[in-house]
Amino acid sequence: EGPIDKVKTPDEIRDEPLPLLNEFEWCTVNVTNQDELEDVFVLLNENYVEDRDASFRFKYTREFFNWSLRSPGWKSEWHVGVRVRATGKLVAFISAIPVDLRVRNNAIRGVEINFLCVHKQLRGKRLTPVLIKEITRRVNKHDIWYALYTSGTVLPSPVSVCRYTHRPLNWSKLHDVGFTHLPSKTTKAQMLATYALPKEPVTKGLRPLQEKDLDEVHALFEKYQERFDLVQSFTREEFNHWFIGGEEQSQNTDPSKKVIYSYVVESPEGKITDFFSFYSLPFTILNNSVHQELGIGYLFYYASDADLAYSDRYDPAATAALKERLNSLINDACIIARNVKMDVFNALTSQDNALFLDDLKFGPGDGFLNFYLFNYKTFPISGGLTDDKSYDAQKRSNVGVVML
Ligand SMILES: Cc1c(C(=O)c2nccn2C)oc2cccc(OCCCNCc3cccnc3)c12
Repeated sequence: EGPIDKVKTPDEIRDEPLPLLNEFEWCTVNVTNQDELEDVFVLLNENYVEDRDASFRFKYTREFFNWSLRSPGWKSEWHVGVRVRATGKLVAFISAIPVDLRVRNNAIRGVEINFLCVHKQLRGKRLTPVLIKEITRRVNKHDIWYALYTSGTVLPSPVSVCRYTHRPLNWSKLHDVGFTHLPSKTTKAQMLATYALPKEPVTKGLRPLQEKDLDEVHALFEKYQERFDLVQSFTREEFNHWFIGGEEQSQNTDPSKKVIYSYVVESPEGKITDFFSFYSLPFTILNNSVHQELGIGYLFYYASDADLAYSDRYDPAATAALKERLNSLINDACIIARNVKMDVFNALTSQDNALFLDDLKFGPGDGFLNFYLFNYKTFPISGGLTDDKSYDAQKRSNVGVVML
C-alpha cells in the first residue's frame, strides 16, 4: 500500500495547460460569478450522468454547486472548463476540492474530483483524458499528488465498490415514473401501507444541528469515523461548511432550496449522542408528462455513541446497540425527507448502513458506486457488498467516505 509514482515537486510539472483542439480553449470558471455558475449549471443539467434507461438526469442546483464547489480551501483554478473559442460556450467541466483522507493508517493530503462532464455532442473526441490530465497538472502545481473519485462505471482497480439502495417515500410517484414496479399479486394499497411512515420523527431529543453544537458533534463524528479504513477527515471549518451549509445556506430562507439537512440527538443531560445528515439532489425526469422532477435525499454522514464503549464493533452487543440506534435515526431521516417533499431516500452499502437497510425497507438498486484513489495503491476495502442482494451486518463496510 502506498504512493504509486515516485515523489515529485511542483517545479517538475509543466506550467502550460495541455494542448487542445484549436476550436476549443481552456477556461477557469469563477463560480462566484453568477453567469459563469449558470454556464456550469446548464452544461450539467443538459449533459451530466443519466441512469441506464435515460429516464432521469441529475439536477444539481446552483445552491448545490455553491455548497460542493466552495468548501474550505477551494481554488477557482481547480474549476476547469473548456469553451468553444468562437462562441465562448462551455462544453466541458471538471472540478477538484482539497480533502484530508485517511486510508487505513495513512494520512493523505489529496483532492476529490467531481462533476466531470463533456457535452453530449462532443463525446468520443478524447476530451475526458485531457480534462483529467489538465486538472492533475493544476493540482500537482499545488504539491498535491493524490485524488479520490467515484464512478458508476468500472475503471481499473477500484479501492472499493458499494451498491445503490433506495427507500421509497412517495411510492405512487415512483411507480408513476417507472422507477419502481408493482410486484405481482400485490395491490397499490399494500405497497403504500408497506412504505407508510409516521407523520413526525420519533427519536427523543432529535433537533436540527446548530452552530453551538459544532465542537461536540465534530468530536463525536471524528471518533465514530475511526472504525473505517477509508475516511475523509474534517477540520472544524470544513465540518461547519459541509453540515451547516456555509453562508450560502444559512442566508437563503427558501426551505425548498436547502441542500444539506443535519440533525442531532441531545440527551436529557444536554449531551449530543448522535448526528445524521442527508443532502438534496433531485433528478430531472426526462420522459414523463405529469412529473418533471424526482425529489431525492441522499444519506450523507452520521455518527453515534451507541457502540463507542465497545472495543469491537462486531461484538454482538455492540452491533445490537448500534443497530437499534441507527434504525431509529435513519427512519427519522426518511420521515424528515418525506416531509420536505422527497420521493425516495438513497443510501449506499457503505458505513454501518447494513445495520438498518433491511429493517428500514431500503431496496437494493441496480447501480454500483466504485471508489478510486489516483496514484495510491491500497488493498481492497469492503464496500458492504454481499454476493446476493441482501445486507450482512457481520460483513458491513469499512468505507466511511461519502461522495456527492
Ligand atoms: C445515483 C444514485 C441512484 C440513482 O441512479 C437513482 N436514484 C433514484 C433513481 N435513480 C435512477 O441511486 C443511488 C443510491 C445511492 C447512491 C447514489 O449515488 C451516490 C452519489 C452519486 N455520486 C456521483 C455519481 C454520479 C453519477 C454516477 N455515479 C456517481 C445513487
